[in-house]
Amino acid sequence: MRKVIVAGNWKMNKTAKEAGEFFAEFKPLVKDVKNAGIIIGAPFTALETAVRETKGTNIKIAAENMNAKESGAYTGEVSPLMLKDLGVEYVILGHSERREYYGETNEIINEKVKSALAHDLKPILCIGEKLEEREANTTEDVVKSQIIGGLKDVTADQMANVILAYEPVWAIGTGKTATPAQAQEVHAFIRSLLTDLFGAQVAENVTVQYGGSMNDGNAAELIAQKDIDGGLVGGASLVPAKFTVIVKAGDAVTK
Ligand SMILES: O=C[C@H](O)COP(=O)(O)O
Repeated sequence: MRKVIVAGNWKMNKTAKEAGEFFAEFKPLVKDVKNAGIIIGAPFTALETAVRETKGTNIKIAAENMNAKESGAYTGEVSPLMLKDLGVEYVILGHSERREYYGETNEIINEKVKSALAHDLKPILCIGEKLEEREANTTEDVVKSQIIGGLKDVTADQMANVILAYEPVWAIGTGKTATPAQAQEVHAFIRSLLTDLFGAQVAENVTVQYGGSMNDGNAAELIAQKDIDGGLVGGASLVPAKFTVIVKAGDAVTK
């Protein structure tokens, strides 16, 4: 059995004050959620507030990025030690916006994944093809190289602490969701690749989220697919009521 996890990714949104307001509204809405995991990815400046406001609740907090190094002359960067010190449990790595705008390669992302695991932070590793790659029928090749590259030297045991998020880049922030069948097809491919890499038992237990214009209207149908184990939600995670509908869609499903 694997866990359905619904994660929000606020991206570069919400001040610490706005984060506090979000949690004041969101916590009572999801307090009865038992089965689904709930994670909020918040910007660095809101992490301290997010951790404080969710202490003792069923909500976990993720950073949206980190440097692989522990400390040093890396102006503007944030290390795994700093995130651990704040009480952060998860870190989103390899998001397509990091790959696209900040030049993150599979090698860089792999260093971050290994560092996160070494520091007891759980990575949410994002993968997904661009529109031109889908149109060129290279979706599986792209996803395969992102998984093999991103998870290089990660052990089968460590995979218990890794979440994957399949996010077709053409569906992110565009309102264009992959159809449940399109998404399931890639998720099934990811599961078979994980079986090849880590064995059937590990592959069966890894949470593989879908991301890309998931919202309160389409989440239930997406998460109902056999290999879609929750979501990584951008825009719709900014609004407590909308995000709650998605969390509850995940909570209603057992995998
Ligand atoms: O990490 C989240 C994804 O980029 C999806 O964003 P979106 O839900 O706004 O399309």
